[in-house]
Amino acid sequence: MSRFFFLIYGGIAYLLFLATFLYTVGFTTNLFVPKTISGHPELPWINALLNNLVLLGIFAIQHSVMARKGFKKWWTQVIPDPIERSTYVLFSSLVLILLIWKWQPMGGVIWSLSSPFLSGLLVAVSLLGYTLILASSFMIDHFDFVGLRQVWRYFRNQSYEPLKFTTAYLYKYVRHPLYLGFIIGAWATPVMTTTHLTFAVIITAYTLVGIYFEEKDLVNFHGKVYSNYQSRIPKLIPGFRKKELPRETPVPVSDRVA
Ligand SMILES: C[S@@+](CC[C@H](N)C(=O)[O-])C[C@H]1O[C@@H](n2cnc3c(N)ncnc32)[C@H](O)[C@@H]1O
Repeated sequence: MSRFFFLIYGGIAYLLFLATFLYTVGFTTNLFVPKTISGHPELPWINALLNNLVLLGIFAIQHSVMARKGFKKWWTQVIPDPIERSTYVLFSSLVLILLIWKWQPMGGVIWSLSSPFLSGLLVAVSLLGYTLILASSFMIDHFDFVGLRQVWRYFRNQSYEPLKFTTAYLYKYVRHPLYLGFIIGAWATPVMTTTHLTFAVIITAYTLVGIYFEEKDLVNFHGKVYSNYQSRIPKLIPGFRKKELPRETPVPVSDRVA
């Protein structure tokens, strides 16, 4: 019974994620949806700013806390293992819905392109960023990231197998194509309002901090394989690699003696 219930739960969480993701694309590109990031201001500037910072803070805390190993260890004593990822996906969607719902546009324009061609180009770049997010997720394992692989394997009575490390497709050029997609999607806009800028700056800062912690986990899990990858492949910008000091490489989790 729980197998079937978990599968349905995972499916609902996934559908909600897809709908929220698509709405977010419309929200940030100011296209297709009724509520957009740069609508008409309703609150005094400072109130709107504080409101938006709180919403972005909730988004950042939920994503980073729920993705950490220590939290997962505790959390899986509360909710069953096979639906841990679907629950993360569900909470992430709910937090994003809250952010979009309560977001307060602020007055002020940083740049506004007058050329229809350049405007169209920037919208296309932004949509390309969002496509990059989806495409990169398939290059590792889309269905694992959204929790469907976990509930499906449980349904079929198969135990979970961790994701294999990949350097294929875009991961040959940068270590974080998916996060690069987020940054492109957040910044590429023909009209940069102060409200959009707040969003783009915080999302970029949050992504960079997230990469730092994700890479710590990856080095911890894959050891030398990942630190070699770090030394060969740039983080976010293809062809651009900062000279990094050699790091101490821990023994990978998979090689540790119990
Ligand atoms: C949302 S994905 C983002 C992946 C990557 N940071 C990116 O921006 O393309 C996060 C998950 O991908 C995993 N991951 C990151 N790089 C990976 C790689 N090269 N191969 C396999 N899994 C990876 C992380 O361990 C984490 O569970």
